[in-house]
Amino acid sequence: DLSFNFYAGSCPGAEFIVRNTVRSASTTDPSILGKLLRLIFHDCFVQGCDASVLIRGNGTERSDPGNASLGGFTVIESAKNVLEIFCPGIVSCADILVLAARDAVEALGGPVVAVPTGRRDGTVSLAENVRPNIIDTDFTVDKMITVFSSKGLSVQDLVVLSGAHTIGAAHCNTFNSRFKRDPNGNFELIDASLDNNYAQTLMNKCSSSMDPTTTVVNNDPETSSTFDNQYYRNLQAHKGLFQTDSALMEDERTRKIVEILANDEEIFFERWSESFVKMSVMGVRVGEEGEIRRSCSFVN
Ligand code: HEM
Ligand SMILES: [Ca+2]
Ligand SMILES: [Ca+2]
Repeated sequence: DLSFNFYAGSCPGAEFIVRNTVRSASTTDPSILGKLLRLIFHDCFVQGCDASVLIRGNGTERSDPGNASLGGFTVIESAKNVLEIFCPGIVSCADILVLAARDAVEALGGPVVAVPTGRRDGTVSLAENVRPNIIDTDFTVDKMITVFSSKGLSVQDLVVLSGAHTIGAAHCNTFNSRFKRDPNGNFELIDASLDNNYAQTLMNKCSSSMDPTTTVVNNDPETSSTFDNQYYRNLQAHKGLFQTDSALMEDERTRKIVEILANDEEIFFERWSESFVKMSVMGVRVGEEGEIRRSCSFVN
């Protein structure tokens, strides 16, 4: 089973080594922190938190277009390399992923979350499992709730975990259908749930001369490098970047929770810790199940 400090006897430095690897990678490339947090969402929602998202090769999750903009793989791999020197064959890639996401939040001023460890690595990774399990930006609140509840996650978990969008960045093609430039070159708002001025700013940042699949914009226009509750205040100001962010304000069930989190960062941090742990233990393999991968990119 999972337990807190699972590696205390077998690899006492495990959590420290992951934390150090995340810290030093982020000093050279701060954008790594958002990528590490997103990675755990895409791992845990597809086949549980089993590091299936890391496997390279034809037809794996990583090869699916829905996962094309994921990053942070090299950080996980380099933590693994250090761990294989100190404790060969002991620490799973699934645990490294969870620990790295936890550490990314802490590095940006968010809560320090104690997470249980002892996950084993899965041996299956299929591209076809990505799209049915990952939420797309055109989903309704109903559809999001359905996906979350199929994973044992509540409406509150949906709103709280969406708070991850308080950090990081997104490519223009994930939100630029919410506005457009008319034939005269003038701005036109398509999605009325988006603030007009904010939408114009976004349109200018995503100008047609730039490739929408490479240009990125901050998820949180106010404090993109701080893990805080600003995301919820942005939602109240109609500055949610994705349609799915704005949608949380349109539905009574989710709006009530947004209001609470927008008003009190301490409550957000407490709820975040609970929801993050809940997500991080979804569908885990334990005991003799799965394996401890030698390289996070390939099954043994
Ligand atoms: C609820 C449904 C969700 C939707 C529709 C969604 C959608 C997206 C999209 C489209 C992006 C931009 C990707 C890109 O263009 O590179 C993004 C970024 C991000 N998402 Fe989500 N997401 C959701 C939930 C979550 C959850 C649960 C987490 C983690 C707990 C998360 C963490 C992140 C982070 C940290 C980024 C920034 C990545 C970076 O900086 O590279 N998201 N999300
Ligand atoms: Ca997985
Ligand atoms: Ca923020």
